[in-house]
Amino acid sequence: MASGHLRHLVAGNWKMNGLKASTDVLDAVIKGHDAVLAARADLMVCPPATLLAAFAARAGGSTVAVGAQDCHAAAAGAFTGDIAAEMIADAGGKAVIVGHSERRTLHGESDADVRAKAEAAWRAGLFPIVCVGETRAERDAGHALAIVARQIAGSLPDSLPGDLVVAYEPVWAIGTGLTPTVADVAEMHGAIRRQLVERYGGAGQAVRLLYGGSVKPSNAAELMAIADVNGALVGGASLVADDFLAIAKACGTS
Ligand SMILES: O=C(CO)COP(=O)(O)O
Repeated sequence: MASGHLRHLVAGNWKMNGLKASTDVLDAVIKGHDAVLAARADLMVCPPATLLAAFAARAGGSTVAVGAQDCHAAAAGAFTGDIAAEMIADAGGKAVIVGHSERRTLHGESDADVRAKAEAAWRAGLFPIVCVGETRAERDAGHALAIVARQIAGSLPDSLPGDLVVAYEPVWAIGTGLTPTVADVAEMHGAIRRQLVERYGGAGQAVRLLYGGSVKPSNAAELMAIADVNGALVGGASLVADDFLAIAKACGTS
């Protein structure tokens, strides 16, 4: 389908990992994202909030973008410990992950919360990376497609005010070494694409659909070659520059 032309985006979600010394990893990623690799895939690193400004300054002028892992829906206010999308933009971030399953599960975020955060991202001039995905029990019960369709419906607004990235991350594949079959990923990404096109028309064709969950150098080529997989959201392997770069190299080769 027309989305075949979309450039791959490989985004690293560092989660709650990384200290100032981890700038080494960012430096190696910037160095490794040479012209050959940059032609294949866009790269983004999403460090913890403490490193956001330093990483954005370091990556400034390079081909590597920096993003955040979460934001509050409000632009400012009495929300102790939270970070506004405007602050992420001010720190030099270009994007923000919203609705990661760890936020949905551990912080009780609903689809409505995720949608409000996505809208905050656009308000601040960022693009959201909206995460969806079913649990093992939901897949075993045959409900994976319905669960993800419901999350997509509830986590996105009626019209798109800007760029959008959606990440399909089956909860049971995160940090486990398990991945769905190629056929299951293809079925899910095809269904998400159809839903986005039904809802947004042509703009739905331009949404990059990332796969996330135990993406490694060893399985990246197979996963990145699937129709309607337009990149990866990488957890553990993004903390090791060589692994992260190897995943990016697996893009656009088929
Ligand atoms: O949650 C993830 C990225 O957001 C995936 O994590 P892993 O790559 O460690 O499985």
